[in-house]
Amino acid sequence: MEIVIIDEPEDVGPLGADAIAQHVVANPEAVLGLATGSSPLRVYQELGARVARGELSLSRCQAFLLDEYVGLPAGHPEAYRTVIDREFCDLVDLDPANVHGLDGTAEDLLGECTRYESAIAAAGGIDVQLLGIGRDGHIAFNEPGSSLGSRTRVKTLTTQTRLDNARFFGDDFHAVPLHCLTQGIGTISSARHLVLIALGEPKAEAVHQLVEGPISALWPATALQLHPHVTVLLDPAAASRLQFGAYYREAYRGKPSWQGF
Ligand SMILES: N[C@@H]1[C@@H](O)[C@H](O)[C@@H](COP(=O)(O)O)O[C@@H]1O
Repeated sequence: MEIVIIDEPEDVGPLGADAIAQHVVANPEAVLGLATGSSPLRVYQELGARVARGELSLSRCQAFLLDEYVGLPAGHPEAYRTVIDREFCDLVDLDPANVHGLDGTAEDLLGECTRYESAIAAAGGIDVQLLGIGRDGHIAFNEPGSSLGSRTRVKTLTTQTRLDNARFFGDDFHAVPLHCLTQGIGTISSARHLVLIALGEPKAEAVHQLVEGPISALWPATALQLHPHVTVLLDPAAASRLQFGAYYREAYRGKPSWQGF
């Protein structure tokens, strides 16, 4: 894992965008994994700016979303497909036909999960997957207790996650769906490069567990310790509980490995 502590908040967007762009430059048909949540927003805006300036094109890329609520109709403003269209796809030149999400209204939800796994495999697997992290250490919607080998499936959201996400539903906890479809930890771990962004003090304990804790289903993100290529982009607040924070600062000096040592 490379742990990059970024002192200037405005650098998060360019560094995260570089992480994606290097894959697209190497392979214009790269398969991208997209995450919802506030953490990747600066990255999406920076990628949008690069596409607008003609410096980058995602027109031949495929993209897969991590997760989706069960039961929100297509076009619901908080359905993750709508969110990703609004926050990312509308800013870049991805072909909408190449952006794939889970259908949380499917009659056969288990069949939908199987179909999604097959679609990712048919695309050749995900080259670079963006991730946020929940306060309880969840990635995508893999809540504490998730199997660390899990594949795409139906999950029940915890009360904490529903409370955290109520802000997107007019602060109405009961409006937040109880169930979701989510790529599993095993699915996410199959992506070739994982780029996790965590910002702010509320994420500090989850980040400490992710990087330094024992691998445990209690903190699902700890499974990433077994992955050969993970980049963790942190602001100082999210990094504040790292036991070896001084070492990561010295080792990476705010620069991911692709910028050279
Ligand atoms: N399913 C999403 C996760 O993919 C995301 O990482 C998490 C944190 O969101 P934020 O980045 O807004 O803190 O929120 C949701 O639960």
